[in-house]
Amino acid sequence: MNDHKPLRVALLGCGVVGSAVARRLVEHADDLTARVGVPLEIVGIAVRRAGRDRSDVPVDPSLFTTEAADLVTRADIVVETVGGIDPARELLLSAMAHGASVVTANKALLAEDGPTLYAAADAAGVDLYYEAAVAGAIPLLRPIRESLAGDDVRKILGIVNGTTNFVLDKMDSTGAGFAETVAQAQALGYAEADPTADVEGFDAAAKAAILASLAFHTRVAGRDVHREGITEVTASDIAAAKEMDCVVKLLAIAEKASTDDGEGISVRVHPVMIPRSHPLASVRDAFNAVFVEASAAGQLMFYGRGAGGDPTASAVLGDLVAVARHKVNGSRGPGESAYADLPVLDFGQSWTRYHISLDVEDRPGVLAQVATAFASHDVSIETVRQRVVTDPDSGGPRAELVVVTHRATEAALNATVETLSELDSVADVVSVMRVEGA
Ligand SMILES: NC(=O)C1=CN([C@@H]2O[C@H](COP(=O)(O)OP(=O)(O)OC[C@H]3O[C@@H](n4cnc5c(N)ncnc54)[C@H](O)[C@@H]3O)[C@@H](O)[C@H]2O)C=CC1
Ligand SMILES: N[C@@H](CC=O)C(=O)O
Ligand code: NA
Repeated sequence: MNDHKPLRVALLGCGVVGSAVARRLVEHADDLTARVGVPLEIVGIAVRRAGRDRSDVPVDPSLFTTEAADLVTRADIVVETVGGIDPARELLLSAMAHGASVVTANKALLAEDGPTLYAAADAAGVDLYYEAAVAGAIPLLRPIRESLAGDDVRKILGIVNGTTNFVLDKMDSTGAGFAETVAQAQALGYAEADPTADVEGFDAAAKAAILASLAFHTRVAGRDVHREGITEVTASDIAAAKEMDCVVKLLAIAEKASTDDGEGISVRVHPVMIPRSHPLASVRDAFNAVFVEASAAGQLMFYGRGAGGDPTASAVLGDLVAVARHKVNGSRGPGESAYADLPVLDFGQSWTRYHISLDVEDRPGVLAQVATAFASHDVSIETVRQRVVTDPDSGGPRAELVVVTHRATEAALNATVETLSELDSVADVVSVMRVEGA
């Protein structure tokens, strides 16, 4: 490649992330040129609507276009920050077919159809980079994909959604309400265009799928991930966690597990209780943190801003420099690695500890019945706490029982809950929360 010929960069989308990328591309142009070896020239910014005031983005206004399909055919590198599946997918496939390398922040698309994108990148001999798609600014995917390529990753455990961490943190620390904190997260640019993707766990599930695919050299899609969001987390769950000196966090968990049929992987996203002394408990606001455990490296921890325009732009621009360097020297980064092809285990086979709150009668023999229900499904009890309360209807005594178990499978726990619900002495299984990190 001619040393002085600029690389043509097309930006798709100019929202929270896209506008931050454009601004930094312009403001740091000289440094970026020095790092890449040639200038990065913005040849267009695809937007959905023409004519909006975009004076916060310091580029020639004639660069804004609504013709994304045309723009991607005349670029060396396409940076996608539109989000969603289509038209992002068609645009990126077309970009690659026309020889452009791609940088994207779009976890939803990668978790939906990553293999198609990888195949297109291979066919065209171009790069597909997406560091921003998981845990925003935190360098996480490249360490897993490259630095740990010689190790055996066993487990990933992390807070990968800034919006839900922000909401849970505010509910825990200030007692703020759910809707009000979601609105704040939207205003701060953390939430997805539709915040349901955050609060229902879809965003974290997409990220868990991407992490598991890279870590375990296996194709995992968002739809393979067991997903529960935070909409069912109540103020009393948070209070119960506080009583145990724990906090509630939405975690993405991906781990290798042995079964009778051999090795498989468990990938799941759900709220958990973790002790306040655990490093993940002190992850506040919209920050993310991810533990990676590998057989030789041991435990690694990655921490930083997982959402927001500038932090995400940092990861996008890091990828942009990487793929631009490859264009300059005629090389490519790593493609898809899915050779291990491990089975994704049923959620019922996943294995953790549980905190169960029960509303029971306060009379002799009840504790024994409850203990028998656990034992009948081979779920071992670690602690039991009982508090006598007054029944608001009868004025008589009732008991709140809190049982914490040792590790058991989801299937065994569900069967236990079913048996408990059938006991006359158990008025209600008030809540079941998984416990990690203790
Ligand atoms: N906001 C954040 O903290 C993070 C966002 N991401 C990802 O980055 C991507 C963008 O997110 P945000 O910037 O937050 O969203 P946003 O909603 O602020 O920006 C998306 C922009 O794309 C535009 N757009 C939609 N359809 C278009 C089309 N067909 N052609 C051109 N433009 C179109 C929209 O008008 C909007 O301005 C998403 O994939 C998101 O998941 C990733 C990490 C963090
Ligand atoms: N909506 C996401 C943005 C980053 O991926 C989040 O809240 O983490
Ligand atoms: Na990242």
